[in-house]
Amino acid sequence: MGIMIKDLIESTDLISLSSKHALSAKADDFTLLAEEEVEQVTLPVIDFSLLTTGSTDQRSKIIEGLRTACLHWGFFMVTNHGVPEGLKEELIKSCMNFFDLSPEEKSVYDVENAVDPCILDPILCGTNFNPASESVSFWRDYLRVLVHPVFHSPPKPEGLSEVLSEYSKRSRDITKELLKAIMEGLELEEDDIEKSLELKSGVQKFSANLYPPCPQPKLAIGLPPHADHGLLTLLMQNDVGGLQIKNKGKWVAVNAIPNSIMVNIGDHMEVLSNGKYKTVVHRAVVNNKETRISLVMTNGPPTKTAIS
Ligand SMILES: O=C(O)CCC(=O)C(=O)O
Ligand SMILES: [Fe+2]
Repeated sequence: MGIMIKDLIESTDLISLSSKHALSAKADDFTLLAEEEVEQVTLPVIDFSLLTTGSTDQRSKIIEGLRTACLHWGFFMVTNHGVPEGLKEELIKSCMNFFDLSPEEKSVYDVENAVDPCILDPILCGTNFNPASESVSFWRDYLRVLVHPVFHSPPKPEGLSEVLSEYSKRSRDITKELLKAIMEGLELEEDDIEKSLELKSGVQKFSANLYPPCPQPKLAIGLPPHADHGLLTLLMQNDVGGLQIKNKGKWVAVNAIPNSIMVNIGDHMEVLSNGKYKTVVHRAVVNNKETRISLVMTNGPPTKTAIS
């Protein structure tokens, strides 16, 4: 089993990062965080309830809001989405309980034993931390689960499967409504809308990302810069910030409204919109005080290979 950061912290008295965890000038992909001033921004806010139960006029305004948000940010915050706060809290608690399982229990899903981490293994856990490697590693443990079209879940901890299944359903419905509205804003043909909405058989992957407190947060990164595959990604977090996005060439830190869902455009949506809406590069930074957890649901088109 690769040692997960959480287990490492609990077994040692970690005060400073080893050269393996510290970002160094050798890692040319990354700007040294210590030298960066990152501005806090509030993303455009989309009131989801107006899409589904608002008047025609209200709905049009939200569609226009989505259009502007997708054009200028590729990221927005969804409020009044109907996911009960209690469900989110339960899911956070269950995921925390998963990370609290013993290394032996987690090793069943260890990414290092995976046949093909991209396709074949429906449940994986791991970390970016690699003590054997000379290269830079990152401050994140994760659990990744394929939840649609076939639902999977680790049987332990108790309760995870139920809340994950419930959130998977709800987030699929939200994604569908958002996609419909985004497509309407793009004035796409009915046919294209139908195709993109094939969420019935679409691939939905859930990730829980755990970012334990890091003794030297400026010398580490939680999750390196990347863009998401798929159409739309939905992200909820505990109340600890850390998400940063690249907007007009500059990194900005996202100031989340509590209980909102952050949504971003993925690569597939960029293709579907003929390049009008761009996929967005983002990353997660860490802090030295509090554990952060993010719950991420990616929603992609159907792929035959992933269904097996
Ligand atoms: O934890 C975050 O804020 C970002 C997570 C993320 O980008 C991902 O899992 O793809
Ligand atoms: Fe991401």
